[in-house]
Amino acid sequence: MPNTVLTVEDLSVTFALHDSEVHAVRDMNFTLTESEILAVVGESGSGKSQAFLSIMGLLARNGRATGKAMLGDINLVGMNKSQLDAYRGKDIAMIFQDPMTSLNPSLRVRTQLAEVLVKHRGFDKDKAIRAAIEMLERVGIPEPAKRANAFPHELSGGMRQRVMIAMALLCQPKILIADEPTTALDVTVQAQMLDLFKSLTQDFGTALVLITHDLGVVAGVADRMMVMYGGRAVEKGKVDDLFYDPRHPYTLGLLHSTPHIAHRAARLDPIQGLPPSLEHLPKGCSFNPRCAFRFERCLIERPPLTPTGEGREKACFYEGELSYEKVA
Ligand SMILES: Nc1ncnc2c1ncn2[C@@H]1O[C@H](COP(=O)(O)OP(=O)(O)OP(=O)(O)O)[C@@H](O)[C@H]1O
Repeated sequence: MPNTVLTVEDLSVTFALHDSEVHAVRDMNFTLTESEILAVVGESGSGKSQAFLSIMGLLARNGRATGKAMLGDINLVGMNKSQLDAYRGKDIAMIFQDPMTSLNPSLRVRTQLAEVLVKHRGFDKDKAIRAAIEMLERVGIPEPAKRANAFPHELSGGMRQRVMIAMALLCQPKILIADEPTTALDVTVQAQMLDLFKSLTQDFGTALVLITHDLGVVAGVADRMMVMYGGRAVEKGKVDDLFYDPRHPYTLGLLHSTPHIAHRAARLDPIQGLPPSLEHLPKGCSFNPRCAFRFERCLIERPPLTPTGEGREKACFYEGELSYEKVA
């Protein structure tokens, strides 16, 4: 059995507004094991980023998280900044769509990478620079010693992304959270980055959370998938199971609206309607206004996330066959 590296229990995130509050994430539960890739998917505003920012202690000032994110027997939720500093970077790291959020534009690549090793792993400067160059090579940067001398703006977008990944991996974190890491890259570089993630998780044992709105990114890369809608997980399971036999109408809709994956359907069909405002979620199932399979109960009751066998879970009352034809 692979080791569990993170256990998240009943994680909720709330933001205080002027005279009300918004529940961005509700009751999230999952575990992550060594070398595993978990994809967290859903449209914009579904709570994907805030869930993981809360685990990293990076919520905006008006945000508050409750629940647990257990790293071994340590709960990261509710820790203050100085307590979290002992784990951030070292055990759990997060990278973003824009590498410049992690890189310092005025320092050479090798200086900032080496700094991480000096600070977190106590390396002396020479050893740190050698290790930094090795890591640049490991993440597929050609002529790493030369590139290490560059400033971030002298590198291409894909190259900067690799530097950011190298920086995150230098401390050999148990968990890497990547928030839309390939969204800004062209398709070829995107595919290279996803291959890189896959081989790095195998080689280092790092568990990866891949946050994305694009199911095309998930195919062939992630092991498991959690589909988010209106701040809640609505379907969970192995990627292959969810792709070939989606059991929540929203998952079906996402698959149906993704180029290359929608090949099983007659045509590409976006999901009708818009994602809900978290401040005014519909009564009953949050997805009901957009759902082709809804029936009366869905307008009144919210379906709980329920196991459906083979390690799968869904939050939907509909038990009939879900077909593309019915949606199209
Ligand atoms: N500081 C804040 N104050 C109030 N509400 C916020 C704040 N930050 C985020 N939210 C709310 O949390 C919701 C979920 O945001 P989140 O960033 O997790 O969405 P997402 O699924 O990652 O989408 P995207 O891909 O667009 O980032 C937002 O739609 C917004 O309603």
